[in-house]
Amino acid sequence: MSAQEALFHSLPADKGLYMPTPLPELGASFFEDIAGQSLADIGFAISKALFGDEISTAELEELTHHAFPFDTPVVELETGKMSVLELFHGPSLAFKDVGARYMAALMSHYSRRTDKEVNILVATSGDTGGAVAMGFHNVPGVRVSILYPSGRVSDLQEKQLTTLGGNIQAFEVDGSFDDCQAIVKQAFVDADLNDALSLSSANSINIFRLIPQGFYYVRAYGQVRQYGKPVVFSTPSGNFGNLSAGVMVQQMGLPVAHFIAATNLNKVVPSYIQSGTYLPMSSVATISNAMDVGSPSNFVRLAHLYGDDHERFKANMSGYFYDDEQTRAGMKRIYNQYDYVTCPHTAIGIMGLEAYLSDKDSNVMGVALATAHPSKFKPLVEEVLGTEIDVPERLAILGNRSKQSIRIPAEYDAFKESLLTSVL
Ligand SMILES: N[C@@H](CCOP(=O)(O)O)C(=O)O
Repeated sequence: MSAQEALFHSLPADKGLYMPTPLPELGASFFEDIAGQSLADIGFAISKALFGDEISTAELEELTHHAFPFDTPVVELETGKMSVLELFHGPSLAFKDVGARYMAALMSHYSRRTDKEVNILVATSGDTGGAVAMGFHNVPGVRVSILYPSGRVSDLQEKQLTTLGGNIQAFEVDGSFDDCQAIVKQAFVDADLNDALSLSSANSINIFRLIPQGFYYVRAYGQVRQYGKPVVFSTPSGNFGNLSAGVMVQQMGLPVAHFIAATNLNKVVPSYIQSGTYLPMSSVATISNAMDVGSPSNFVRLAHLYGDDHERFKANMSGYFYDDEQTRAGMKRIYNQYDYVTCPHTAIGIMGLEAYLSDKDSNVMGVALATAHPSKFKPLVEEVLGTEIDVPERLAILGNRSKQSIRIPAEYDAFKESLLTSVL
């Protein structure tokens, strides 16, 4: 199918996930050539290689530049050894802005040619919701419904996804993120609902939410290659879209030596790497809530990328996991040792990287992905560090806005009825 169809369909009827076929082998020299460019130019070059025959060069260039007016800078913690890739300089202060803004730009491009309204469904454990709300707010022809687990996202995350109004509405679900994700997936295979509404997803099950997340690995590579060392990425993970995106660009030719899957106690992938058995679980609530995913959607993509071969998987990726006590201790130590303030997710990424450097290979350039700005978790960060932190203006102003959400039980029928009532 075309890129446009995969973008709007999001989830195939057989409940699988779309992948670019074949994944183009662009080679290391392609990536060496573009890695020093801006995020927007890198995004343009990769998009053109993937589906440049479907959109004119000028339009593709315009939409990638519209999507990425911000950068994803690398900040060094230890020169030539360890750094963080700051992915929180977009509007919602989380890495999800990259995927959400690219998808919104691409959908606007295609939606201009049709008068049918697209209904985007999205499940969030914290960060996707805010990024999608901001990325799609006021995009003509698009309505967004966000499902989030009641009481299991931070206050500011909740404000981001419940206060915009207009074409954005939030469903507060009495359940876990996995319940929200299951409801969304069921909606995509519900024939009646799909007859009534044109549904699309902005979660990483949508391949076009995930492809742009590969762009910042390339941008990071361009910022650390001067050390001439093999590059290793440590990615804090929940639904595993971020790691799948990294492995995809690696297989397209980006020189990456190894990946680290860093998780909280929702550790199904680190456990799989160790044992070879994949056992999804009920998610556990933690202080790194955006990673509270017990049945990660993208595990099948990762397994597929490694040819469903556990040995290949294990050779390319190591796994580490941390409980809340270790996460708190890590946030505090990272602050004292490097004078760097992290959110709990980023701390887990840095701890995973440190563990890899000491256990397995210290002669590499390690890059931990900093997935969210610490101020999204202000009360927790201030309590753990014992100091006040700054909140960027665009987040601080949300504090006074009042939340608007539709509260539902974690049941598909309740969601369906409520969605149809609110949309039709
Ligand atoms: N960690 C996510 C959960 C949804 O993941 P996605 O990458 O599939 O959108 C969140 O913060 O909502």
